[in-house]
Amino acid sequence: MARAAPTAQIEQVSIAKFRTGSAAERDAQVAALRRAFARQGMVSLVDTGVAQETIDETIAKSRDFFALPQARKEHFGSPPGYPPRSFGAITSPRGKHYHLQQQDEEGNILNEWLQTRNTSVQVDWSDPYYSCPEGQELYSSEAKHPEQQVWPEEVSGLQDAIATYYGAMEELSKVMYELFAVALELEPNFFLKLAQRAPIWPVTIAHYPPQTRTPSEDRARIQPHWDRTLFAMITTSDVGDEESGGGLQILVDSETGEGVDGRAKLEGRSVEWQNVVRPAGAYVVNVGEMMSRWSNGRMRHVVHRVANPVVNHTDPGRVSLMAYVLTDYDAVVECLHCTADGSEPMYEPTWVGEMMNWGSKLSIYNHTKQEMMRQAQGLYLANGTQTALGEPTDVKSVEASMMRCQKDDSSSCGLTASS
Ligand SMILES: O=C(O)CCC(=O)C(=O)O
Ligand SMILES: [Fe+2]
Repeated sequence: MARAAPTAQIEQVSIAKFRTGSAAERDAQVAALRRAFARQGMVSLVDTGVAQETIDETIAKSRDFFALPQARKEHFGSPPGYPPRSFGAITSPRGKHYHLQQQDEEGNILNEWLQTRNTSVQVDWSDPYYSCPEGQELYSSEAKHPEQQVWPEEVSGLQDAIATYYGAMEELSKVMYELFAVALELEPNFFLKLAQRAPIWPVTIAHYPPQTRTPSEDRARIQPHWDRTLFAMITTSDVGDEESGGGLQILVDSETGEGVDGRAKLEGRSVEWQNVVRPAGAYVVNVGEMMSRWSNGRMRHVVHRVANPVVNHTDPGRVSLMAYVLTDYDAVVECLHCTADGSEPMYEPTWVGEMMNWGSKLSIYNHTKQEMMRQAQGLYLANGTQTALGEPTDVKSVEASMMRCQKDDSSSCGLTASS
């Protein structure tokens, strides 16, 4: 797995310059963000104002949590009966849950998650936004799930560290909402106005242990995918993941550096995985499909993965802190500029809650159908193996078989879903 991959050229955006720089500096950050997301789908974010101690403390406490015995971690798993939603399951506004994400064929853990949503925003459970059936599926109340308020006493300070980190991400997300809105030539508070309630989005803490054997080809720390969210802000324990081969990579056209998916190979383009090298203290930000939909492709989501590292590499395993930012669940997601400029919408209108729903009417976000859609996009083969990115993938025929599948009992499709 540890072939040396080239390093991606990623634009840098300074939050300090956007917030307090001169007009020219502010414009330059907006232009860099717009250019990067039109072309490739990722930026690195510097001068964020997030204290390094806050990041370090969250990573240290998370490592202590992931070092607990497996049975103890699973004690904090999601109880049965949770609505099937993205991010594994729904977490109460000050809760968390553990999720075993990927193992090798011998049962060694490749990727495990602690999902957290530790916000201080108060939830008024009598407000229909929270109490209506849709709301109940995206917010689980403390009364219904008191176990989510119980944190492992062996890891003292975990809850506080995560609450502080979550607060820092809520603050940073507000600046990012504005930066994206300005880059899309919208009112600066366009996204912020749509994010007034207790957030439904998690900070997902991923742990990728060091590996002592090479997993089979079809298993990686995380397989090729793109995120469905508005945007993700990620920082990790390790700068220099490229040395272990076990860090974040994006899929690009090797000649132009443009972000692509598995279909590019079919168009005769040469594609390659490139390492994302994050400057110390920086974040990487990628947009998810929600932003592609809202911007009608002006900002594009990028296909990415975390490959397996060199066996017995000396790093202590990778921890990544991923804030998967969304707006409130009731926000409508549709092309923002199509009426004004007459361009053709690329996607059907939807809403945020629907995109987070594993039973979604949108095929790609339906648990049963997602694997088929990924195959159609050249990301997986039928057996779940990662494609060689040269495999002929007939998108139309996969879509047609999905239509057939939809008419039948979906359980007969026999596909297992991934993350
Ligand atoms: O750990 C990382 O750097 C990214 C993982 C990722 O892309 C995901 O879990 O969505
Ligand atoms: Fe991702």
